[in-house]
Amino acid sequence: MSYICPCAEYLPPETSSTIPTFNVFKLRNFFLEHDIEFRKNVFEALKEPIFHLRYGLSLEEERLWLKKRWARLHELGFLKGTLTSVDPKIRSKYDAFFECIEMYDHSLSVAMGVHYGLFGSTIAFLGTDEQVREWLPKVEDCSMLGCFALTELGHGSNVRGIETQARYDQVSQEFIIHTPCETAQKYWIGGAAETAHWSTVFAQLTVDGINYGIHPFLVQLRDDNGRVLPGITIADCGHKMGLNGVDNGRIWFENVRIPRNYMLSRYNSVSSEGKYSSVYKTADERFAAQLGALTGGRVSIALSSTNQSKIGLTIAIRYGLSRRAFGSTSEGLEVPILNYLSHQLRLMPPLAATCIMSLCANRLRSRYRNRANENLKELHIWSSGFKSLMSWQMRDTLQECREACGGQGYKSENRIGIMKSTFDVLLTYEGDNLVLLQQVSRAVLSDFLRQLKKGHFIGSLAYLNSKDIFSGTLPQHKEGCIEYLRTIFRRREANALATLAKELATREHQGKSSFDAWNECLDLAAEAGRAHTELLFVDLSEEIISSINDEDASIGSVLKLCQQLFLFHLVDKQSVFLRTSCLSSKEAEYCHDKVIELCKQLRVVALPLVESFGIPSHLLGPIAFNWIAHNSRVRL
Ligand SMILES: Cc1cc2nc3c(=O)[nH]c(=O)nc-3n(C[C@H](O)[C@H](O)[C@H](O)COP(=O)(O)OP(=O)(O)OC[C@H]3O[C@@H](n4cnc5c(N)ncnc54)[C@H](O)[C@@H]3O)c2cc1C
Repeated sequence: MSYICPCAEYLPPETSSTIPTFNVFKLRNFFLEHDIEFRKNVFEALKEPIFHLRYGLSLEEERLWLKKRWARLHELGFLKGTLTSVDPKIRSKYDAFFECIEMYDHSLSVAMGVHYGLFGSTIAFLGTDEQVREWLPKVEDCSMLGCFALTELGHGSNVRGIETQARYDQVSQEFIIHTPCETAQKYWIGGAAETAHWSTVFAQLTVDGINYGIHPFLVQLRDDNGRVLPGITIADCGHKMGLNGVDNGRIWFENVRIPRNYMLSRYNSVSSEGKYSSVYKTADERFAAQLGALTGGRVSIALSSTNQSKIGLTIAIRYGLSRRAFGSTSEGLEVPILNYLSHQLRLMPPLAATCIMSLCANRLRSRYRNRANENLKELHIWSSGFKSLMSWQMRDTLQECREACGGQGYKSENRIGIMKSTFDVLLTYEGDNLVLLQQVSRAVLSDFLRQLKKGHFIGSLAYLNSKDIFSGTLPQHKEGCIEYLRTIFRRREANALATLAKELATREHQGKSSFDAWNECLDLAAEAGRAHTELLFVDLSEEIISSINDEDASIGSVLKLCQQLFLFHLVDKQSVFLRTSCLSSKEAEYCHDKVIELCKQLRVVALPLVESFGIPSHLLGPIAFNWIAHNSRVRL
């Protein structure tokens, strides 16, 4: 008698999961932090037919849909007051809105983010009170659609090198904005190709033949009918690997004249007589202040990266619990693929990393909201390090999620593949990740050297006052205790900074310029930036988890589990810990075994954990639900 295989039926993920050991809704609020009801309203609006996700559109169609959707969101008034109000409760809705929209469609959030976030923030941060009063309400009500023109064909990461000129003409009391050569054309400018009528333009300011460095100007690009103004040439950047709803453009200026009060002059100004003044003493300080708007962008990218990972993980984990392959369970069914250790090793470490990074990104956001002059350097270190490591984590997470869903992961409607290509740009814009990590290590190294000279370390480097930081036995690892892992991560940063300092000094003694010395040590510089940021994750996550009330102990326990898996996995996957003797090979083996043990533990709560992310079902792909019914012949 031949064996007939019974048809596989769909069993929801819940069938392969146990009852949650913690309150999913409480954890959700813990992750989201604010504007819970408001977010629900935004997600609800995204159920309208106009927002139904569509795939395989032409570039023109993508842009058309984007415009319609932006107009609808504007009509719904979610962003009303978020730019112009001084009430922090209204302003916080801005972040919540963009977090929701970004989960829905990256093109839409980028197009709107360039206008409100980059164009609007530049005016808000760098404009005088009068300029802000005049222009910001028009940004908020979209009567003045704008873009942000910093990058040029010849200079992206090296912002100081941009070549666009802004020369003050005292006779007419105007600035003359000019593109002197092809490499000075503004490039990649979101919204420039079709949408924006205005732009904040960064250019080298010259007054009376003296160059004062980069300054921001407001320039009108198009008239009320959308026609490009004389002296300005605009071209489209063309089709991209993602984000095709956004009309990125290139801009050339041919001696375009703008009034004197179109220079954004909160910190630096040129009087009608052509006298330059600045509140900053040095050119370096001036430069850093001009680029302040980019810090907010990095904070958003850090948050967004964890949110996109949450979507990918929710889809892949739900699918992993309902997709069965090979073997047989006690009920005679095939085994859910998430029960395979290899699948757990693929998805549980990113799940743990995403939970911990999400908590750290929330902390970064509150630091940013409460920023003061004294903590701007720290904010730069945090935002640059977090943006880099969180967006890289997102890239790796989405890749694992895509593969974990097999062929279904490759289908556009299941979202992960599309997200991979559209969010990839987070690694590049608002600062290339590797370049940003160099900035982290430069800033931390300068603190390290200064404090070393004084013979006493403070702040995040205070642990270096302990004599046995470079050696000695590691504390015994106790379940859930951070000290073992914290010592390993501190040792690793201490080694990285000491080695970088030593190698730079050796090269400078050999007569090499500091530029050459630094470039010969870029492997160490990237490592020091990573080491510092990962140690920040250790300390911040511990601070957050240990402050959870006793009544929420079950939430504390699940986050503790995530923290341990995240950190053990970081040690396990990076050879630097072993190479620089932060631990012995026996201890490295212990860390590897812990990863396996913790993955199995996290598998048990994986479903409630992704439920706590609160991603609405209409933003998950069909494979997160009954994928058999979805693909049924009756639906053809
Ligand atoms: C889709 C998209 C939208 C954008 N939107 C805008 C916008 O609206 N407005 C705007 O002004 N800009 C925008 N940008 C530009 C973006 O900010 C830049 O692309 C980014 O800053 C990187 O600059 P670059 O492309 O010139 O790369 P480059 O600076 O040329 O970098 C290329 C490579 O060189 C490496 N590198 C560079 N310098 C160093 C160094 N010192 N040491 C070691 N390695 C180095 C980098 O790591 C990178 O891998 C956008 C870009 C894209 C792709």
